[in-house]
Amino acid sequence: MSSEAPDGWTYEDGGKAIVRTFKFKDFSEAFGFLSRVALLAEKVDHHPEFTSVWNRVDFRLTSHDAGGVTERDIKLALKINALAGES
Ligand SMILES: C[C@H](O)[C@H](O)[C@H]1CNC2=NC(N)=NC(=O)C2=N1
Repeated sequence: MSSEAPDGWTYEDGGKAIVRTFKFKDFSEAFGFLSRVALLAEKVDHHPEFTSVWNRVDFRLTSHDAGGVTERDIKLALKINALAGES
């Protein structure tokens, strides 16, 4: 059984990943946010899967080596929330 996901994130694939969608005013805001997440991902050497359509960014976090969600995914999700202006 998976533990509770960070605010706004939900488990999918039977607990193998956590996902969250962020929406912004426009493409520029969405892409700026995505760029900040990319720099953060490089810094912590943990990289989200993502898709983006105009003002929307969808993230999926999983640890490939572990084949599921680990502490690294939970920590990155919390940092992404913080970048989005959440505590
Ligand atoms: C060697 C390096 O730590 C690994 O390849 C990292 C890189 N980024 C990663 N990102 C994610 N999301 N999952 C991983 O398992 C992962 N592994």
